[in-house]
Amino acid sequence: MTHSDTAHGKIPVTVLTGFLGAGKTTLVNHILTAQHGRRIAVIENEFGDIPVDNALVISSDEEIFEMANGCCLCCTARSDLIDILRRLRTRDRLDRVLIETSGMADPNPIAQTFFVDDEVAAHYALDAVVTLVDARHAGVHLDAYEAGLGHAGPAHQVVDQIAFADRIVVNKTDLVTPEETEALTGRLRRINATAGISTSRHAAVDLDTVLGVAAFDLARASTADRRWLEEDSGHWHDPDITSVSVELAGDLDRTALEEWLARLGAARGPDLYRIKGILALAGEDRRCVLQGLHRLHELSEGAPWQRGEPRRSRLVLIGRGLDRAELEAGLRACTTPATGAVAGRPAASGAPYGA
Ligand SMILES: Nc1nc2c(ncn2[C@@H]2O[C@H](COP(=O)(O)OP(=O)(O)OP(=O)(O)O)[C@@H](O)[C@H]2O)c(=O)[nH]1
Repeated sequence: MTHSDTAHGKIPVTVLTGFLGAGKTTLVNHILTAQHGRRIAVIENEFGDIPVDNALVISSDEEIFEMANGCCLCCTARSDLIDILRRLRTRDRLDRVLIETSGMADPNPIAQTFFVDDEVAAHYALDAVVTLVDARHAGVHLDAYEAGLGHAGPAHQVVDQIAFADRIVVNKTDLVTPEETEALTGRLRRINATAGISTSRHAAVDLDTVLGVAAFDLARASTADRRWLEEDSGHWHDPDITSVSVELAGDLDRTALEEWLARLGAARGPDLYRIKGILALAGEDRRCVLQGLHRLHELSEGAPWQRGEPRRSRLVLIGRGLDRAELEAGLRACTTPATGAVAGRPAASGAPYGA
Protein backbone atom coordinates (compact mmCIF):
# COMPACT_ATOMS: atom_id res chain seq x y z
CA MET A 1 0.00 0.00 0.00
CA THR A 2 1.27 3.47 -0.76
CA HIS A 3 0.23 5.66 2.09
CA SER A 4 0.50 8.81 -0.02
CA ASP A 5 -2.20 7.75 -2.43
CA THR A 6 -4.89 10.32 -2.44
CA ALA A 7 -8.40 9.11 -1.82
CA HIS A 8 -10.41 9.77 -5.00
CA GLY A 9 -8.02 12.58 -5.85
CA LYS A 10 -8.43 14.10 -2.39
CA ILE A 11 -5.63 14.64 0.07
CA PRO A 12 -5.89 12.16 2.94
CA VAL A 13 -5.99 13.55 6.44
CA THR A 14 -5.17 11.66 9.60
CA VAL A 15 -6.32 13.10 12.91
CA LEU A 16 -4.18 11.99 15.85
CA THR A 17 -5.84 12.25 19.18
CA GLY A 18 -5.27 10.81 22.63
CA PHE A 19 -4.92 12.15 26.13
CA LEU A 20 -1.99 14.30 27.23
CA GLY A 21 1.28 12.44 27.00
CA ALA A 22 -0.12 9.35 25.28
CA GLY A 23 2.47 9.55 22.49
CA LYS A 24 0.94 11.63 19.68
CA THR A 25 4.08 13.63 18.90
CA THR A 26 6.10 10.41 19.08
CA LEU A 27 3.78 8.92 16.46
CA VAL A 28 4.06 12.04 14.27
CA ASN A 29 7.84 11.66 14.38
CA HIS A 30 7.59 7.95 13.60
CA ILE A 31 5.44 8.71 10.56
CA LEU A 32 7.66 11.56 9.34
CA THR A 33 10.75 9.38 9.66
CA ALA A 34 9.18 6.41 7.91
CA GLN A 35 7.52 8.46 5.21
CA HIS A 36 10.68 10.31 4.31
CA GLY A 37 10.35 11.99 0.93
CA ARG A 38 6.58 12.39 1.14
CA ARG A 39 5.16 15.86 1.39
CA ILE A 40 3.40 15.74 4.70
CA ALA A 41 1.99 18.82 6.35
CA VAL A 42 1.68 18.62 10.12
CA ILE A 43 -0.86 20.77 11.91
CA GLU A 44 -0.24 21.05 15.62
CA ASN A 45 -2.78 22.27 18.09
CA GLU A 46 -1.74 22.83 21.67
CA PHE A 47 -3.59 23.51 24.86
CA GLY A 48 -0.96 25.89 26.19
CA ASP A 49 -0.42 29.38 24.91
CA ILE A 50 3.29 28.90 24.26
CA PRO A 51 3.88 26.36 21.49
CA VAL A 52 6.24 23.54 22.43
CA ASP A 53 5.13 20.59 20.30
CA ASN A 54 6.40 22.15 17.08
CA ALA A 55 9.87 22.12 18.61
CA LEU A 56 9.50 18.45 19.55
CA VAL A 57 8.60 17.31 16.06
CA ILE A 58 11.74 16.19 14.28
CA SER A 59 13.17 18.68 11.86
CA SER A 60 12.27 17.71 8.34
CA ASP A 61 11.21 19.11 5.03
CA GLU A 62 7.63 18.84 6.15
CA GLU A 63 5.82 21.99 7.03
CA ILE A 64 4.55 22.38 10.52
CA PHE A 65 1.66 24.69 11.25
CA GLU A 66 0.98 25.74 14.77
CA MET A 67 -2.38 26.47 16.14
CA ALA A 68 -1.34 27.59 19.58
CA ASN A 69 -4.47 29.45 20.44
CA GLY A 70 -4.45 28.84 24.17
CA CYS A 71 -7.45 26.63 23.84
CA CYS A 72 -8.23 23.52 21.87
CA LEU A 73 -9.19 23.00 18.31
CA CYS A 74 -12.66 21.95 19.28
CA CYS A 75 -13.55 25.25 20.93
CA THR A 76 -12.70 28.13 18.70
CA ALA A 77 -10.22 27.32 16.06
CA ARG A 78 -12.09 25.49 13.36
CA SER A 79 -11.88 28.52 11.12
CA ASP A 80 -8.09 28.60 11.64
CA LEU A 81 -7.95 24.98 10.58
CA ILE A 82 -10.00 25.72 7.48
CA ASP A 83 -7.70 28.63 6.61
CA ILE A 84 -4.61 26.44 6.92
CA LEU A 85 -6.18 23.70 4.81
CA ARG A 86 -7.10 26.26 2.14
CA ARG A 87 -3.57 27.61 2.04
CA LEU A 88 -2.09 24.11 1.89
CA ARG A 89 -4.18 23.22 -1.11
CA THR A 90 -2.32 25.71 -3.26
CA ARG A 91 0.96 23.83 -2.75
CA ASP A 92 2.48 21.99 -5.69
CA ARG A 93 2.37 18.67 -4.04
CA LEU A 94 0.93 17.44 -0.81
CA ASP A 95 0.70 13.76 -0.01
CA ARG A 96 -0.91 13.83 3.38
CA VAL A 97 -1.97 16.03 6.27
CA LEU A 98 -1.47 14.99 9.88
CA ILE A 99 -3.36 16.88 12.53
CA GLU A 100 -2.05 16.38 16.04
CA THR A 101 -4.77 17.56 18.35
CA SER A 102 -4.25 18.78 21.85
CA GLY A 103 -4.58 16.05 24.45
CA MET A 104 -7.65 17.84 25.78
CA ALA A 105 -9.40 18.02 22.43
CA ASP A 106 -12.64 16.42 21.48
CA PRO A 107 -11.96 14.90 18.03
CA ASN A 108 -15.59 15.18 16.95
CA PRO A 109 -15.64 18.85 15.84
CA ILE A 110 -12.27 18.38 14.15
CA ALA A 111 -13.63 15.52 12.09
CA GLN A 112 -16.75 17.55 11.33
CA THR A 113 -14.62 20.14 9.57
CA PHE A 114 -14.05 17.68 6.72
CA PHE A 115 -17.75 17.33 6.14
CA VAL A 116 -19.35 20.66 6.96
CA ASP A 117 -17.03 22.94 4.97
CA ASP A 118 -17.70 22.42 1.27
CA GLU A 119 -14.33 23.61 0.06
CA VAL A 120 -12.45 21.45 2.55
CA ALA A 121 -14.67 18.47 1.77
CA ALA A 122 -14.00 18.89 -1.94
CA HIS A 123 -10.24 18.61 -1.54
CA TYR A 124 -9.55 16.59 1.58
CA ALA A 125 -10.68 13.19 2.74
CA LEU A 126 -10.60 12.24 6.40
CA ASP A 127 -8.69 8.97 6.35
CA ALA A 128 -8.90 8.03 10.01
CA VAL A 129 -9.11 9.29 13.55
CA VAL A 130 -6.27 7.54 15.35
CA THR A 131 -6.41 7.58 19.13
CA LEU A 132 -3.31 6.94 21.21
CA VAL A 133 -3.95 5.43 24.63
CA ASP A 134 -1.36 5.50 27.39
CA ALA A 135 -1.12 1.92 28.65
CA ARG A 136 0.21 3.08 32.00
CA HIS A 137 -2.18 5.89 32.86
CA ALA A 138 -5.41 5.34 30.92
CA GLY A 139 -6.83 2.91 33.50
CA VAL A 140 -7.19 5.65 36.10
CA HIS A 141 -9.37 7.70 33.76
CA LEU A 142 -11.46 4.68 32.82
CA ASP A 143 -11.91 3.85 36.52
CA ALA A 144 -13.13 7.40 37.15
CA TYR A 145 -15.49 7.21 34.23
CA GLU A 146 -16.90 3.85 35.28
CA ALA A 147 -17.33 5.16 38.82
CA GLY A 148 -19.53 7.92 37.42
CA LEU A 149 -16.91 10.60 38.02
CA GLY A 150 -16.47 11.35 34.34
CA HIS A 151 -17.52 14.95 34.68
CA ALA A 152 -15.19 15.68 37.56
CA GLY A 153 -12.05 15.39 35.50
CA PRO A 154 -10.65 14.55 32.13
CA ALA A 155 -12.10 11.03 32.09
CA HIS A 156 -14.90 11.94 29.73
CA GLN A 157 -12.37 13.35 27.27
CA VAL A 158 -10.36 10.14 27.38
CA VAL A 159 -13.52 8.11 26.83
CA ASP A 160 -14.74 10.41 24.01
CA GLN A 161 -11.41 10.04 22.24
CA ILE A 162 -11.58 6.26 22.54
CA ALA A 163 -15.22 6.10 21.45
CA PHE A 164 -14.58 8.23 18.42
CA ALA A 165 -11.50 6.40 17.15
CA ASP A 166 -11.22 4.46 13.92
CA ARG A 167 -7.90 3.06 15.06
CA ILE A 168 -6.63 2.80 18.62
CA VAL A 169 -2.97 2.43 19.46
CA VAL A 170 -2.26 1.29 23.01
CA ASN A 171 1.14 2.86 23.48
CA LYS A 172 3.76 2.61 26.24
CA THR A 173 3.28 -1.11 26.67
CA ASP A 174 6.86 -1.23 27.97
CA LEU A 175 5.56 0.36 31.18
CA VAL A 176 3.01 -2.35 32.00
CA THR A 177 2.75 -6.13 31.99
CA PRO A 178 1.28 -8.02 29.01
CA GLU A 179 -1.67 -8.95 31.25
CA GLU A 180 -2.34 -5.30 32.02
CA THR A 181 -2.22 -4.45 28.32
CA GLU A 182 -4.68 -7.22 27.60
CA ALA A 183 -7.04 -6.10 30.35
CA LEU A 184 -6.89 -2.51 29.10
CA THR A 185 -7.55 -3.63 25.54
CA GLY A 186 -10.67 -5.42 26.77
CA ARG A 187 -11.90 -2.24 28.44
CA LEU A 188 -11.26 -0.23 25.27
CA ARG A 189 -13.13 -2.83 23.27
CA ARG A 190 -16.17 -2.35 25.50
CA ILE A 191 -16.12 1.40 24.76
CA ASN A 192 -15.40 1.02 21.04
CA ALA A 193 -16.32 -2.33 19.55
CA THR A 194 -15.20 -1.64 16.00
CA ALA A 195 -11.93 0.29 15.97
CA GLY A 196 -8.84 -1.70 15.09
CA ILE A 197 -6.62 -1.87 18.18
CA SER A 198 -2.87 -2.29 18.06
CA THR A 199 -0.16 -1.96 20.69
CA SER A 200 3.15 -0.16 20.53
CA ARG A 201 6.27 0.99 22.28
CA HIS A 202 7.31 4.52 21.46
CA ALA A 203 4.46 4.61 18.94
CA ALA A 204 6.44 2.42 16.54
CA VAL A 205 3.33 1.08 14.84
CA ASP A 206 3.10 -0.60 11.48
CA LEU A 207 2.01 2.36 9.35
CA ASP A 208 -0.42 0.21 7.40
CA THR A 209 -2.53 0.10 10.54
CA VAL A 210 -2.86 3.88 10.82
CA LEU A 211 -2.32 5.47 7.38
CA GLY A 212 -4.19 5.01 4.13
CA VAL A 213 -6.83 2.91 5.81
CA ALA A 214 -9.89 4.91 4.72
CA ALA A 215 -11.32 3.89 8.04
CA PHE A 216 -13.39 6.90 8.80
CA ASP A 217 -16.94 5.83 8.76
CA LEU A 218 -19.48 8.61 9.04
CA ALA A 219 -22.31 6.31 9.97
CA ARG A 220 -20.40 4.80 12.87
CA ALA A 221 -19.07 8.14 14.02
CA SER A 222 -22.59 9.41 14.28
CA THR A 223 -23.61 6.62 16.62
CA ALA A 224 -20.45 6.91 18.71
CA ASP A 225 -21.26 10.49 19.42
CA ARG A 226 -24.75 11.75 18.97
CA ARG A 227 -23.50 15.34 18.84
CA TRP A 228 -21.95 14.50 15.50
CA LEU A 229 -22.41 17.27 12.95
CA GLU A 230 -24.21 19.52 15.37
CA GLU A 231 -22.65 22.91 14.77
CA ASP A 232 -22.76 23.87 18.40
CA SER A 233 -21.91 20.72 20.24
CA GLY A 234 -22.11 22.44 23.60
CA HIS A 235 -19.17 20.51 24.97
CA TRP A 236 -17.37 21.83 27.98
CA HIS A 237 -14.08 21.48 29.69
CA ASP A 238 -13.43 21.15 33.37
CA PRO A 239 -12.64 24.75 34.36
CA ASP A 240 -10.17 23.52 37.01
CA ILE A 241 -7.97 22.03 34.31
CA THR A 242 -5.71 24.75 33.06
CA SER A 243 -2.51 25.26 31.24
CA VAL A 244 0.25 27.37 32.72
CA SER A 245 3.02 28.56 30.43
CA VAL A 246 6.23 30.03 31.75
CA GLU A 247 8.94 31.59 29.67
CA LEU A 248 12.24 32.75 31.16
CA ALA A 249 15.31 34.27 29.60
CA GLY A 250 18.72 32.95 30.60
CA ASP A 251 19.90 29.63 31.96
CA LEU A 252 18.56 27.19 34.49
CA ASP A 253 20.67 25.15 36.86
CA ARG A 254 20.18 21.44 36.11
CA THR A 255 20.41 20.25 39.73
CA ALA A 256 18.01 22.90 40.97
CA LEU A 257 15.63 22.05 38.15
CA GLU A 258 15.70 18.32 38.88
CA GLU A 259 15.08 18.95 42.57
CA TRP A 260 12.19 21.25 41.83
CA LEU A 261 10.63 18.76 39.40
CA ALA A 262 10.94 16.01 42.01
CA ARG A 263 9.23 18.22 44.64
CA LEU A 264 6.56 19.22 42.19
CA GLY A 265 5.88 15.60 41.18
CA ALA A 266 5.71 14.49 44.82
CA ALA A 267 3.37 17.31 45.83
CA ARG A 268 1.13 17.58 42.78
CA GLY A 269 1.69 14.35 40.82
CA PRO A 270 -1.93 13.16 40.52
CA ASP A 271 -3.10 16.57 39.31
CA LEU A 272 -0.19 17.21 36.99
CA TYR A 273 -1.29 15.76 33.69
CA ARG A 274 1.52 17.05 31.57
CA ILE A 275 4.78 19.00 31.63
CA LYS A 276 6.65 19.87 28.49
CA GLY A 277 9.54 22.19 28.04
CA ILE A 278 12.39 23.32 25.91
CA LEU A 279 14.98 24.56 28.35
CA ALA A 280 18.34 26.32 28.41
CA LEU A 281 20.59 24.71 31.02
CA ALA A 282 23.74 26.40 32.24
CA GLY A 283 26.89 25.05 30.61
CA GLU A 284 24.99 22.98 28.03
CA ASP A 285 25.18 23.90 24.39
CA ARG A 286 22.13 21.90 23.39
CA ARG A 287 18.54 22.57 24.31
CA CYS A 288 17.19 20.35 27.04
CA VAL A 289 13.83 18.73 26.28
CA LEU A 290 11.65 18.10 29.31
CA GLN A 291 8.82 15.60 29.07
CA GLY A 292 6.74 14.60 32.02
CA LEU A 293 3.42 13.45 33.28
CA HIS A 294 2.26 13.00 36.82
CA ARG A 295 5.30 12.04 38.88
CA LEU A 296 7.41 10.96 35.93
CA HIS A 297 9.66 13.19 33.94
CA GLU A 298 12.68 12.88 31.73
CA LEU A 299 15.25 15.31 30.40
CA SER A 300 16.87 14.69 27.05
CA GLU A 301 19.04 16.54 24.57
CA GLY A 302 17.44 18.68 21.91
CA ALA A 303 18.79 20.79 19.09
CA PRO A 304 21.92 22.87 19.69
CA TRP A 305 21.69 26.56 20.53
CA GLN A 306 23.01 28.61 17.68
CA ARG A 307 25.71 31.18 18.25
CA GLY A 308 24.14 34.49 19.28
CA GLU A 309 20.69 32.94 19.71
CA PRO A 310 18.99 34.16 22.90
CA ARG A 311 18.92 31.33 25.41
CA ARG A 312 15.53 30.96 27.03
CA SER A 313 13.36 28.31 28.58
CA ARG A 314 9.74 27.58 27.79
CA LEU A 315 7.69 25.35 30.03
CA VAL A 316 4.06 24.32 29.72
CA LEU A 317 2.23 22.57 32.55
CA ILE A 318 -1.28 21.22 32.26
CA GLY A 319 -3.20 20.04 35.24
CA ARG A 320 -5.89 20.53 37.81
CA GLY A 321 -5.82 23.52 40.10
CA LEU A 322 -2.35 24.66 39.06
CA ASP A 323 -1.07 27.79 40.76
CA ARG A 324 0.63 29.93 38.15
CA ALA A 325 2.45 32.17 40.65
CA GLU A 326 3.93 29.23 42.51
CA LEU A 327 4.98 27.45 39.37
CA GLU A 328 6.60 30.56 37.99
CA ALA A 329 8.39 31.19 41.27
CA GLY A 330 9.50 27.56 41.42
CA LEU A 331 11.02 27.64 37.95
CA ARG A 332 12.50 31.09 38.45
CA ALA A 333 14.28 29.79 41.54
CA CYS A 334 16.12 27.35 39.26
CA THR A 335 17.70 30.11 37.20
CA THR A 336 21.42 30.68 37.63
CA PRO A 337 22.71 33.90 39.19
CA ALA A 338 24.26 34.84 35.85
CA THR A 339 20.82 35.40 34.39
CA GLY A 340 20.07 38.00 37.03
CA ALA A 341 16.73 36.34 37.59
CA VAL A 342 17.48 34.94 41.01
CA ALA A 343 17.95 38.34 42.57
CA GLY A 344 14.51 39.38 41.49
CA ARG A 345 12.69 36.17 42.25
CA PRO A 346 9.65 36.26 44.47
CA ALA A 347 10.12 35.15 48.05
CA ALA A 348 9.52 31.48 48.70
CA SER A 349 5.83 30.89 48.94
CA GLY A 350 6.08 28.12 51.49
CA ALA A 351 4.19 25.78 49.18
CA PRO A 352 5.78 22.34 48.92
CA TYR A 353 6.60 22.74 45.29
CA GLY A 354 7.18 26.47 45.28
CA ALA A 355 10.50 28.25 45.23
N1 LIG B 1 8.33 4.55 28.18
C1 LIG B 1 7.73 5.04 27.10
N2 LIG B 1 7.70 6.37 26.90
C2 LIG B 1 7.09 6.83 25.79
C3 LIG B 1 6.46 5.96 24.85
N3 LIG B 1 5.93 6.71 23.86
C4 LIG B 1 6.20 8.00 24.15
N4 LIG B 1 6.90 8.07 25.32
C5 LIG B 1 7.37 9.27 26.02
O1 LIG B 1 6.21 9.86 26.62
C6 LIG B 1 6.34 11.29 26.62
C7 LIG B 1 5.13 11.91 25.93
O2 LIG B 1 5.13 11.56 24.57
P1 LIG B 1 4.51 12.53 23.46
O3 LIG B 1 4.66 11.84 22.14
O4 LIG B 1 5.08 13.90 23.57
O5 LIG B 1 3.00 12.57 23.91
P2 LIG B 1 1.83 13.50 23.35
O6 LIG B 1 0.61 12.67 23.31
O7 LIG B 1 2.24 14.17 22.08
O8 LIG B 1 1.72 14.57 24.49
P3 LIG B 1 0.85 15.96 24.48
O9 LIG B 1 1.27 16.72 23.26
O10 LIG B 1 1.22 16.63 25.74
O11 LIG B 1 -0.58 15.61 24.51
C8 LIG B 1 7.66 11.57 25.91
O12 LIG B 1 8.65 11.70 26.90
C9 LIG B 1 7.92 10.33 25.09
O13 LIG B 1 9.29 10.11 24.83
C10 LIG B 1 6.50 4.55 25.11
O14 LIG B 1 5.96 3.71 24.37
N5 LIG B 1 7.13 4.16 26.25
